[in-house]
Order: sequence, then structure tokens, then C-alpha cells
Amino acid sequence: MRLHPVAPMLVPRLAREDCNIAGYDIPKGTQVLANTWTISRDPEIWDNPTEFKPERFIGKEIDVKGHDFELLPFGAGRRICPGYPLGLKVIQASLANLLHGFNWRLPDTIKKEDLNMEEIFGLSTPKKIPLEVVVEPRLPNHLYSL
Ligand code: HEM
Repeated sequence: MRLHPVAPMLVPRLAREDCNIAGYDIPKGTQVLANTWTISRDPEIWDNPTEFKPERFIGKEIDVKGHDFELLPFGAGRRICPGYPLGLKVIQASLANLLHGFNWRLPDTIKKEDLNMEEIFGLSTPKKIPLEVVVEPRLPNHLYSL
């Protein structure tokens, strides 16, 4: 959610009055876009920003619920994603099921360090090059029948 947020830009906002943010004058009527993708890779905020290191959050108060402006995968304020509690639960449940049910590995022809993590930028950020993986069941067969 930090390195690869689903939506790289938040929904556009319109300034209702003249204001100044971090030294920048923003006149009333300006359309403002928050670039969450760039903020969550800002080296002034994050150590080794391009490194996937989930343990960086251990013991930190920071969360994804719109209060910490350095990490806004669901946006913030009045137009924050209303589906974020569902989104978080679906991601956690799906990921847990996939990891519990299958062993995952890269094909022998691809090395971990060669994995392409580029994205296509648009309203959302799908992977530029689809991930190829070898998936093997790790539980007894009868557990996979519907
Ligand atoms: C991991 C899953 C999801 C992510 C990362 C996500 C992300 C976002 C983001 C970034 C916004 C823009 C917020 C802003 O500009 O401040 C948004 C808006 C919205 N999301 Fe989600 N979302 C997710 C799941 C869902 C789900 C499950 C629902 C509905 C069941 C949902 C419904 C909406 C709606 C209706 C808006 C527009 C809110 C408005 O403009 O007032 N989202 N979402």
C-alpha cells in the first residue's frame, strides 16, 4: 500500500479559499491533486523508500486510515475511501488464504532480483509486466473441492 498504492493520485480537490500549504500559495478555485505515489516514496520521509520492508512499521503509530499524510492509500478527509474497512479485510483474508493454500515460487528461469515491479500509471496501477509464478497446492486434495 505504500510502494504500490492502488490509486497513484487521489480524487481531485478544488480549493474553496486562498490558502498556503508548505509555503505554496494556492488561490481559491485551484484544482489540487495529491500524488500519493510520490509522497510514499519521498526520501525525506522514508528511509530507503524503494525498499519493501514491512517491518519499518513495527512500533510506529502510522496507519492507512487518512490521519498520516505520508501514507494515504485510501485518501483522506471527507472524500476518503468509504470502502477502506472492507478493502483491508478482503486483502488480508485473500492473502492469508492464498498463502495458506499454496506454495508460491518463481519459475526457475527468473531470479528474484530480476523481478519487474514497474507499474502502468492511470486511475489505478496494474503491473506493467504480469507476474509469472509457479503455484502448488500445499494442503490435502479434498480441501480444494467446492
Ligand atoms: C484495497 C482496496 C481499496 C483501495 C486501495 C481504495 C482506494 C481509494 C482511494 C485512494 C480513493 C480516493 C480517496 C480520496 O481522494 O481521498 C477511493 C475512493 C472511493 N472508494 Fe475506495 N479503495 C478500496 C476499496 C474500496 C471498496 C471495497 C469500496 C466499496 C465497497 C470503495 C469505494 C470507494 C468510493 C465510493 C470512493 C469515492 C468516495 C468519494 O469520492 O466520496 N473502495 N478509494
